[in-house]
Amino acid sequence: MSASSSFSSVVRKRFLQKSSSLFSSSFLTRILPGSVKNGVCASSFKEIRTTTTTTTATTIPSFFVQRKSENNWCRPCLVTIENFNSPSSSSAFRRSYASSSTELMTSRTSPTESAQRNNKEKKKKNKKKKKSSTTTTTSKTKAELEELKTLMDMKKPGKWYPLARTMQREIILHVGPTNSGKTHAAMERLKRASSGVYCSPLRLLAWEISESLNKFGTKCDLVTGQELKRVENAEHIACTVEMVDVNKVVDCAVIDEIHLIGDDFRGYAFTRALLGTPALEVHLCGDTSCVELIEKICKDTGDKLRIRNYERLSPLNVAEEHFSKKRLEQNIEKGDCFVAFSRKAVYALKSEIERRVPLRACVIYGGLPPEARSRQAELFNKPDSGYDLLIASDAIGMGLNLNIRRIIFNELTKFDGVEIRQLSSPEVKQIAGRAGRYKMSYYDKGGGVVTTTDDGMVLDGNRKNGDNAKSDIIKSSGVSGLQFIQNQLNAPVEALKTAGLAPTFEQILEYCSKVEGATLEDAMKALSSDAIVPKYYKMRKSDEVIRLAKYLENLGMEIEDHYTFSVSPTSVDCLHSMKTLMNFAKAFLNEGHVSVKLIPKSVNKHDRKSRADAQTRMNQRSVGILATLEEQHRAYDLYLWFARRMSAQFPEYSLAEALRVMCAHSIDAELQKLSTTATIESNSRKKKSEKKEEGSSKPVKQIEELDRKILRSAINRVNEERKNLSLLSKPATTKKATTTTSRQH
Ligand SMILES: Nc1ncnc2c1ncn2[C@@H]1O[C@H](COP(=O)(O)OP(=O)(O)OP(=O)(O)O)[C@@H](O)[C@H]1O
Repeated sequence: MSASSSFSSVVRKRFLQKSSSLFSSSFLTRILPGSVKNGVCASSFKEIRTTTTTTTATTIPSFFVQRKSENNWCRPCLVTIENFNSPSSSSAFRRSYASSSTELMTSRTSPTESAQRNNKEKKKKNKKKKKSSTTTTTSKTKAELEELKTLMDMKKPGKWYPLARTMQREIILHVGPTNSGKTHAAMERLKRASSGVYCSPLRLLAWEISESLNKFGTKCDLVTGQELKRVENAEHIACTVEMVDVNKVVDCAVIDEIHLIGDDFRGYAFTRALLGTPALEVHLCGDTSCVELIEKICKDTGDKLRIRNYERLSPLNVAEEHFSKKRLEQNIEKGDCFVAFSRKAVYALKSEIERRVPLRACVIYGGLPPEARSRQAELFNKPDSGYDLLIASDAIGMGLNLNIRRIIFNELTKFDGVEIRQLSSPEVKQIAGRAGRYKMSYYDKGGGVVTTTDDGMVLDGNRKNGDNAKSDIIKSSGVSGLQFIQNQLNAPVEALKTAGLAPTFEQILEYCSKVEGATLEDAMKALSSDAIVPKYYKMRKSDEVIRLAKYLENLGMEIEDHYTFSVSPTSVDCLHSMKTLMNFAKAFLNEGHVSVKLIPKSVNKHDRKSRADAQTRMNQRSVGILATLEEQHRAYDLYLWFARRMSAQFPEYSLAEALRVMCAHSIDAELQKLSTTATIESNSRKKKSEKKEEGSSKPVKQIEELDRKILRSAINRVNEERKNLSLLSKPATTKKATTTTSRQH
């Protein structure tokens, strides 16, 4: 069988089902000058045909695919099989195709069928496992080893993604420090393009961009792991970087915070977006650390690269004196943002500050849902909201436009999941850079200021182990907190050495089929450690995925489902998250459909026997409630994530969405309460007028009213979902299948 016909059999079916890339004939002529033969892309072309396309260098077999969409035939789509012909990367196309489709894997069977099939598979697998545990990978033949070697060969990522490779792309790299206008420049271009995609490192940022593009009049869809919001006739998409469609051709793409390409965990998604986005113009925004790496990658792909350098738009000064917490009452000013690196520290600071001064503080930290973060940012930015301070973790370093005058580092070290370490230079630059944002209140009043509290320098004998270590680092460095900040801001940018890559599901499948008895965990470990990649690439750190794969292994899922569950956004260190995942997995296997009701209740872990004063106990209780709400919110998010991929098995999408909205509003209300109680106390101590108290409880009432409205709409949705569920309990009906599928696409 020739390469092209084997390719055809593999891909034909999948393309008919899924291809959504649309080309016009004029577009094809533009991307492949003089190469489109005999009018292949004429509008009358109505089926898949194998043909030959001549590029400037070689003759390569390719496909023109056309798909019927509602009443009209779509324009044809071109796929080359250059990589398919190369023995060293026999599945290069499938790999690149899969890398888009695995982001949104859909189930192909009805829930009942799936449950039955899963049970059978489970038994079969357990039998197979027992057998194969004796025949280990040591008994591999030479041919098998050769095949494995081929699978591990990922020496040419620059040749993957055939669709992008057929295009003459222009890459424009916008580099500069924070607040230098690089994203603004790229967005100006995107707004005016006839079609485009914005790839965001954060969901929050994707929401903001889709909202601002729609407001501007450029219709824009929103696509994240959990959401899909279609706008009629939209030609633009704002998505999280993991969700970018490498099969959809657009005129212009923007990949924000491209320096994250070097991140050990998420870097692979940026690499995929960079290599695979089929756009004529690709704008990359980031700091100067990634210039050399991008140059190397573009050399491999053959894309034209232009670099544009930017300077900071407003000054950023290090204060002459540190911020003395002892004299907090005298030193604090509106527009101050205190930075701490744990949820606990953020709330402790908020409580302390609100007790001592009659000002209220917003909070922003990683665990806070994006909706709540966005509302906290809005409250802080609004001049008359009653919130003038911000207490935040490094979650403010990216995305949010905040009206900060002064950044005050309360800590200069952070726990990074492994150890307590000093803040790195890029971290200090990214966080400090938030002060004095261009075109906001303080940029023309001397710009931004950065300082530290005295905590950064003083060694406190009463501190616990971790805290002592924290002080020791600073002490041993022999510099004061302010000097440390100045040094980190002045430090030259360190060039990124490697870009992330991740094994795709197709490769994992291939590994499991080649190595008898290999589990998902084995495949991921082997592919992460043994894959051969160019020296400026690295395989993604998959520790969490591997841990989840291991955790779920004994359930005996089909490998495809096992993979989907393992890559789900489950926090392995959170008991509630793990329990939720296990409940979902068991119901998925045994019932074939999963209900939101399976999300376990969160337990409020606040210390009821605390001997603190009444006020502190009240605050502790609120912080405890917030923690449980955050857990619940993450669980609804997880449900939505699955519902986007397996809509038939996770049918309660709208219910989960309504509950998530309610939960986010409850978080807002609890945050308001937390501020209100602290402010009331602070006010009464300072004998302030009662007027302020009334004002402060008003937003709480508004939010409660909003919650009631959402609750009512949620009840309506529940009733609707129940109707759907009763349909589900009958033998698989076509009606169900159509409703769920239409929601996905
Ligand atoms: N030419 C401009 N006209 C109006 N506003 C601008 C202009 N350039 C930048 N801004 C505004 O300045 C702020 C910073 O710009 P932008 O977000 O593009 O910077 P950046 O370099 O991408 O920063 P960061 O990496 O910190 O996000 C934004 O609020 C942006 O809207």
